[in-house]
Amino acid sequence: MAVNGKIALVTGAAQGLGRGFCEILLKNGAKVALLDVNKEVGNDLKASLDKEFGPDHTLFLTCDVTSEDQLSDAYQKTLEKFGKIDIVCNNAGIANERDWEKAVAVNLVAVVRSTYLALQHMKKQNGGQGGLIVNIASMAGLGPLLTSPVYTATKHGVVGFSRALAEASEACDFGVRLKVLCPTFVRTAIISTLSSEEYMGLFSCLHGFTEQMIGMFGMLEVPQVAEAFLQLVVEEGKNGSVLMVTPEITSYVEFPKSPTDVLSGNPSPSAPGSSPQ
Ligand SMILES: NC(=O)c1ccc[n+]([C@@H]2O[C@H](COP(=O)([O-])OP(=O)(O)OC[C@H]3O[C@@H](n4cnc5c(N)ncnc54)[C@H](O)[C@@H]3O)[C@@H](O)[C@H]2O)c1
Ligand SMILES: CCCCC[C@H](O)CC\C=C/C=C/C=C/[C@@H](O)[C@@H](O)CCCC(=O)O
Repeated sequence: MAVNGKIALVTGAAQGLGRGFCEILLKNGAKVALLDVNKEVGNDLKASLDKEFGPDHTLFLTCDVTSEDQLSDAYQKTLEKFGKIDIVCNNAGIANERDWEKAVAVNLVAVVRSTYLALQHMKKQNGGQGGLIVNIASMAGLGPLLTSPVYTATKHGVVGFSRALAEASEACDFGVRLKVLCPTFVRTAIISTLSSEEYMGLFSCLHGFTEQMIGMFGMLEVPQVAEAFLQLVVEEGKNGSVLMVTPEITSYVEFPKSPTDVLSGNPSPSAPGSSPQ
């Protein structure tokens, strides 16, 4: 999808990866609705972007994505301001193994809710022009991050949900594509939670493993991930694709065609009478 002239909505836009995604979209000619729960940082970003891109290219909306009303209202205000939404990036996310229900609410429930709101406004059956939804997962959406079991669950959920909905959208001819971004560690504020007792709960004793994992999988800078995000946005087709980003390589993930393809080489026979006729 060409970015120039498009309207994007980004959650968790005030800092970190969300800010990087907004800036690269603006540099490529899009207008962006910036949604974030952090009003102060969000307003500071809006002021900074106004200086660089002009006041009419962005709209900052204070929005807690875990609030159905606030999220729905933010979509409505975006449509009132810009008239349409072509691209949605569900980026807002946290790490909190102590308050794991909050992590599930932000990282998964809100991503599902925002994806469905995007679909409601984009799909052709509702008079929409179609569009693209990019959900931000993580490498922890492709394999277990032992320090963060619930974070891992939410990111696996984002990958699975997005891939299934991409197939459903194609089958229903909604005209909406879905893609997933899976970066390894990125130098943002969330990294500090990895060694914080307050957030890591039961697993703060494992912070030594975090250093090992960072050593194993690398640490990216926000602009590197923003470039990968732009690649996902501009590449036509590839509905349901999952892009992994590491310091060494940015590559699409190949999933097995069927879950049974992952069976080990010597599966035990099924219980008697249970094998398919
Ligand atoms: N930093 C990494 O190592 C890394 C790697 C892979 C994936 N990710 C994912 O990237 C996304 C962005 O993370 P980041 O590293 O930029 O973190 P960050 O903490 O720097 O930024 C997260 C942003 O989301 C906002 N946010 C948090 N809860 C919110 C809520 N309820 N409603 C609205 N906004 C909310 C925060 O205010 C903040 O601006 C997350 O989904 C994260 O899981 C991060
Ligand atoms: C938890 C909050 C901090 C954000 C974390 C980011 O989302 C980035 C996660 C980055 C990497 C995750 C790697 C997961 C690896 C596991 O799947 C496993 O493969 C590691 C096995 C290591 C080994 O070979 O021993």
